[in-house]
Amino acid sequence: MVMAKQYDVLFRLIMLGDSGVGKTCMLRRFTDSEFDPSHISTIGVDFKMKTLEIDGIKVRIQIWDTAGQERYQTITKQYYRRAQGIIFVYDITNMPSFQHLAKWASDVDESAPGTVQRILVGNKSDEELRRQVTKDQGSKLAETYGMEFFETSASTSSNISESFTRVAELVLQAHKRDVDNLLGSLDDYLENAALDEEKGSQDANDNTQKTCAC
Ligand SMILES: Nc1nc2c(ncn2[C@@H]2O[C@H](COP(=O)(O)OP(=O)(O)OP(=O)(O)O)[C@@H](O)[C@H]2O)c(=O)[nH]1
Repeated sequence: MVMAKQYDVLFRLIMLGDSGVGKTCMLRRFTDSEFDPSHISTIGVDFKMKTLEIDGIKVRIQIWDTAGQERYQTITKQYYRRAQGIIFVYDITNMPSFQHLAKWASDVDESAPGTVQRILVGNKSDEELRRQVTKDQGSKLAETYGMEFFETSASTSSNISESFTRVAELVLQAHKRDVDNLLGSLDDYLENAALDEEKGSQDANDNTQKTCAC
C-alpha cells in the first residue's frame, strides 16, 4: 500500500537571544498552545516539531530552542550551521537583550549558511508599561539587517503563530526550486509505486485466470 505522506519537506529553525527573553515560552505557545510563567533556563538545546501547510505543501518544522546563557555558546553554535531559518529574539522590557543582538547576529554570520532566512522578534509586547525598547527601534534594526520584524507575546499569544509561520514561508521560498524538484521526484516515485501496485494486482488477476482456465 502507498502510505499517505506525513509531510513534504522538513526545515530546521533555530531561536537565538539572551537568557530570559522568552524563547522557550514562545515555542511552547506555538507548539502546545501553553504558557508557563516560570523561568527554567534551557540547558544546551531542546527542540519541538510542528507541521504547517503553506501553499499546499506540508512543511514539517523542527524548531531548536537554544540556551541564551553564555556558558552554552559552544554547544549552541554547532547548531547554527544546520539551520535554514533563524529567529532572533529580544525582550522589549530589557534594553541589554536588544543591544546584544549585534553579537548574536555576528556569531551567526560566522557559521550559518548564506541562504539562512532570519527574522527579528521583540517578545513580551504585553508588558507595555515596562517597555524599554520602542517598536520603532526594533523595526529600524530589523531594516538594517534586512529582516522582517514582529513584536510578539508568548503570554497573550499575539503574533506568535504569525512569526513562526513567516520564517517557515521565507525558508520555503528560498528553497522553492529544491522543494519543487523534491516534490516532483516524490510524486513520480509515488505514482510509479501506485502503478507497480496496480500492475502487481493485475498480474495476480492474470495468474488467477490462467489457473482457472486449466
Ligand atoms: N509578560 C511576559 N512574560 C514572558 C513572555 N514570554 C516569556 N515570559 C517570561 O520570561 C521568563 C523567561 O522565559 P523563557 O521562555 O524561559 O526564556 P528563554 O529565552 O527561553 O531563556 P533561556 O532558556 O535561559 O535562554 C519567564 O519567566 C516567562 O514567564 C511574554 O510574552 N510576556
